[in-house]
Parts: sequence; structure tokens; C-alpha cells
Amino acid sequence: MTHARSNAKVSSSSTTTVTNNGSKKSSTSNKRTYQVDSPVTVRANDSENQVPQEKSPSFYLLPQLLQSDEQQQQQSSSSIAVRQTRSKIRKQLPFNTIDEENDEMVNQKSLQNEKHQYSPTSQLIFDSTKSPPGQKPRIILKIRLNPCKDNQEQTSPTKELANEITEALGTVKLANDIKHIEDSKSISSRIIPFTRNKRIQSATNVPLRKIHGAPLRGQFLHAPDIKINDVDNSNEIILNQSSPQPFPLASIAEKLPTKQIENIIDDVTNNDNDLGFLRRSKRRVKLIKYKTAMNFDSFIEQECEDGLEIRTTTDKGRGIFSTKKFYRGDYIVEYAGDLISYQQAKQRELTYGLNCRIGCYMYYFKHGEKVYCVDATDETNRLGRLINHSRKGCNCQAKVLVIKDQPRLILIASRDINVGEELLYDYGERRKDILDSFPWLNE
Ligand SMILES: C[S@@+](CC[C@H](N)C(=O)[O-])C[C@H]1O[C@@H](n2cnc3c(N)ncnc32)[C@H](O)[C@@H]1O
Repeated sequence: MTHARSNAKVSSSSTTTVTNNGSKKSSTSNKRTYQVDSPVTVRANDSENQVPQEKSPSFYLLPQLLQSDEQQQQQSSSSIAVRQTRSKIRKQLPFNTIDEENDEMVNQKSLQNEKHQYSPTSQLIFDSTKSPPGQKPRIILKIRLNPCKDNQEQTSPTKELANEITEALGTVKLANDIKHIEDSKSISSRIIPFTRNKRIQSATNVPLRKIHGAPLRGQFLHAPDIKINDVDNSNEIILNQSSPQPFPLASIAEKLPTKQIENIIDDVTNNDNDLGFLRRSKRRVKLIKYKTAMNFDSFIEQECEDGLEIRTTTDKGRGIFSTKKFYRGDYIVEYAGDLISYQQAKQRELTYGLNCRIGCYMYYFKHGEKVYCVDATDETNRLGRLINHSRKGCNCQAKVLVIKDQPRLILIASRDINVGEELLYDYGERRKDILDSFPWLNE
């Protein structure tokens, strides 16, 4: 980002609140309240119309996904094939998945009433098991609902959920074979990566869109701002010899460490002295391959800017403020703009430099061996470009995420952020002459 030019500051002392465009407000109508308290597992038969017991997480068989023994064996011998199959299936699901790499497909469904009194969440675990000889292999979609706090307005989630899945996938059959309950529990208890108080970020206002040909409902995209309660393990059953073994990858997944690859990207200004008077911020961008990258992918693809609003500040022009609580590690917003090469950016800088009214919205970063720039100079309705700088009091951090081979810049929360706080990140400028000229960069 260039700081040698003056910026288009909006100077106003009023505290105007401008919410982002209406699209963010759209799909909150589909809200319901459900409660399920004790995990009861139900599974397996072809009766389409039976509804699992009230207050029960349930298993659903996806018949169209059942494979032959031969296919199953082939898959067992090849983890790549397994991943491909799962990836294929994932694309058919009407909701996002996370943790794909670990062979676990956990989906979060947000179910909450309008006053946000309830925060039950279902987890959908995609569980492929190795079938015992003579039995058909199966793929199970398991839905587990966390208890909600209040007891009002309880309805059965399972039927509605089944309807929604059916709507999206075409054929889903409710499962009802109680005799396999213990096997299923054994499998699930080994596969479900329940983390204590794990929290999944919400973006409940994301409108209905189509991705991979399947409709995505807002509430399926991301779970609400809740903590997933500890699992009641009282019903956990230890896997016994006669139980079907968990799918190999699934059991390995438990032991896998979080796959986090961190590359501290060199300061791009280090090997670039030819910009002359056009100085750029020194930025250090962490490239992180998120284990939950799929989750962030959808935030980016849906242009999610939930929980943010523009306000005019007294001394920094416009700024972005939170309208909801963010937690450390949460996706905040994409620094959206034109992704251009270093050479193109140089050209644009020269043009912009001629006009002192153009502010600095160019974010340079190195990805792999290449230097890129996201040029957000054009006035758009995207909010990332309006986030101001703070060195000492920043609460966001820039990251590079690769989507479809393209580096994307996002800002995530570097600490918990309360409602009403201004979002700030460190522009990274450390050169003395620049800091002398723009003292606010030091603050
Ligand atoms: C990416 S823009 C941020 C949005 C900008 N405030 C606006 O109204 O368009 C960066 C510019 O905002 C201003 N800015 C950002 N952080 C600031 C700070 N801490 N103090 C003063 N000005 C700041 C500077 O003019 C900077 O060049």
C-alpha cells in the first residue's frame, strides 16, 4: 500500500452509520427453533416416510451413494480414490463442509430463532464405513444436534432437515434400523472430532445461492455464533470386535495434527527499489493453509461481509466497525480488488500517483515466487478496502488463502473483537522516512 500520496480522507466528526448493501440482510427468514438433547442413533432401512424419534440425532442413508463391494474395496486400497469420491459427494451436499482433508466431513447447520435465544447446531458427519462381508457398504450422513438452552418452541428438526437434504440431493431415506445403533455409535464416537467449546463462525445472512449446482441455504453455510457444547459421552460405546471397523482414513484422522503450513512471506519491498517515490508498505503476510479452508472459501465466494459497517471517523476517513462479536481466528472480510501482477501494479501506481486525490488501496504481497498486488483503488461496495491501520491496537491480520489457484487476501480476527470496535490491522510499514512522513503509521 502506498503511503507517499495523500489519501482521499473523509473528514467528518459525525458518527454516521452506513450499513453495507442490502444483500447482507436477505436470508434470515428461514429461522426455526429446534431442540435435541440426548444423542440417540437411528439408522438404516428403506422406509422413506418414517421420521426418527423426537430429540434424536439421526442417521440418513444416501442410497444413491451406496457403492458395490468391488467399488468399496477399490476405494479402500486407494486413499486418493476415497478423497475423490468424497469430494464428489461433498459437491452434492446442500451445505458446506470443513475438514475435508481429514476424511471427515463436518457440516454445521445453524438453527436459531429470531431473537437468537437458541443456538442449537447440528453436525453432519459424512461417514463411510467398511462393511462386513456380505453386507452392502454404506455411506451415512449423520446428523447430531446439540442441546439448546431453552425449552420453548421445540419442534422436530429431523424431518425438516431430511426434507431439506432430500430437496437438495433428490433421494434421502430416513434410517430406522435400531439394531445397528451400537455399531453406529462406535463409529461415530471415533470419527466425530468434537472439540470442547469449539466455535464455528456464522454468516447467517448469506443469501441463497447455487454452488456446484446445489442450492446453498444461508443457514447451512456457516453455523451461528455459538459454542458447540461438550458431547455427552455417557452413551459412548467402545468399538468391539464384531463392529464394523471405521473407515481407515477416518481412524487415522484422529491422530493427524492440524495441518497448518506457515510461510512467512518476505517483505516484498526488500528486493524492490525501483519504485522511486512510490513507496509501498512493508507487509509480512502469513500464508496459511487452513484445515478448515473450505469454510473460508465459502466466506470469500459468497462475498461475506457480515457483522461489519462503515462509519466515518474523526481522523481517518471512513473506517469499518463490527456490528457483531468476532472471535480470534474468525474470518472478517476479504481485501477485495483486482489481483494484478507486480508489473501491472507498477504501471497503475504511476497513473494513480499523478492524482493526489487517489488514496492508497494497493496491497502488495508475495505468493510463491511471485509478487502480486490487490488493487482496491476503485470505489466499490466491498468493505475490506476501508479497514484502517493500527500498529499497536490492531485486531485483524491479513492472510493469503489460495482458491482455485488464485491467491486471495483476507483479514481474520487476531483477537476477540467486541461489537462496536473499529477493525484495524497493521499496514506493516516500517521504513523510517515513511513513518516520519506519516506518523499515524507508528500508532
Ligand atoms: C486502505 S485506506 C482505509 C480507508 C480510508 N480511511 C478511507 O476512508 O477510504 C488507507 C488510508 O486510510 C487512512 N488511514 C488508515 N489508517 C489510518 C490511521 N490510523 N490514521 C490516519 N489515517 C489512516 C490513510 O489515509 C490511509 O492511506
